[in-house]
Amino acid sequence: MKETRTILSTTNLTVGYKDKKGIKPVLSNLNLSLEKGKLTCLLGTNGAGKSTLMRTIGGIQKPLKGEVFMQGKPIRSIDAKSLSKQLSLVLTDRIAPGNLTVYALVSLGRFPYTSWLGTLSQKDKDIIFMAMEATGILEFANKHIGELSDGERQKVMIARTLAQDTEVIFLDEPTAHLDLPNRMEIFHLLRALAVESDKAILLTTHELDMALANADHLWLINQNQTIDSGLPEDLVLNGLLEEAFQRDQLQFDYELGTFKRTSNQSKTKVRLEGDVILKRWTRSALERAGYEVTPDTSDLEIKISGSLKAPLWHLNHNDTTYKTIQELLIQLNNQ
Ligand SMILES: Nc1ncnc2c1ncn2[C@@H]1O[C@H](COP(=O)(O)OP(=O)(O)OP(=O)(O)O)[C@@H](O)[C@H]1O
Repeated sequence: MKETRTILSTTNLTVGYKDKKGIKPVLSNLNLSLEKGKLTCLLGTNGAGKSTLMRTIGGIQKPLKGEVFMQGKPIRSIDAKSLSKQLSLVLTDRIAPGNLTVYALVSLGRFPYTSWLGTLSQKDKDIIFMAMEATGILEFANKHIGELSDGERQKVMIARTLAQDTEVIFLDEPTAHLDLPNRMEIFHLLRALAVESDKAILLTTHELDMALANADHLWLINQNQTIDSGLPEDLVLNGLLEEAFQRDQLQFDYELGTFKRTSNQSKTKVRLEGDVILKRWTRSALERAGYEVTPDTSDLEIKISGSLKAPLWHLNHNDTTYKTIQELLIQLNNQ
């Protein structure tokens, strides 16, 4: 029999809030499964319910309806200590105490495994060291959390989760305060951890490009307060990604893999010919300047020649060649 890769699942799950005024469902009828060895990204607009869902399947918020299963067992039936050996959760709204050192905070990840005295064994210490090494925070092991930048603190929180060494890891916006190289590093690290250590990692993010490039699987919150799940590329090609973020004057560019603003104003059409990369960046500048790039024959045509490092743009209107896109745009604006 084929081994099931699902480690966490939900059946008819509805998540949301309840108060004196009544019930407020945020996401309904969710039948999801999270697989081992995969990095899953949870995407959705602001307020769509990402944190609410993460808290609910992490066992710290009660579902309004339905059930969450961990290794086939209802999560509500698992005691807190056992659950903390199976699942770790990094929430952005949990601010780490500033007076702890980095090492002390990462060590807290070992709490499910230590005795009530909290004494760390050599194995605990080795795991703490590996978690700090993997996240690149060894150099500030003795600093206090309060002395760190937001990005550094983010890495410390991830290291604490790694030290907890659970099969399931949830992270709410783990790259929120990070610059581009660090964002790429964290996504790479989390994916490697999922694949190499066979963990199921779920993270929320607003970074569409990072999610599309790195996620094995997406959970995409749609406009019907439910979730579409699948391979990122499938959700792009079947239009569900565009639908989930649908707004007036916003359109998904299927070639560039990003959203762009549209307008109803009629635009001058222009046809581009030449190297794929040079066309891509020329198109980007032309569209920002209000032109519509078309594959059809057009009155206005630009031929791009030369090499990537020394490109040339040739404009059919005046039979002149330009060395930069800026020069080309100045000429087009003056026509
Ligand atoms: N404690 C609460 N009580 C009642 N409603 C809440 C509570 N917390 C959040 N909500 C509401 O639940 C909905 C989902 O919120 P949630 O924080 O889960 O969204 P999110 O997708 O994580 O948003 P963001 O991308 O802005 O972080 C929102 O409408 C929000 O106003």
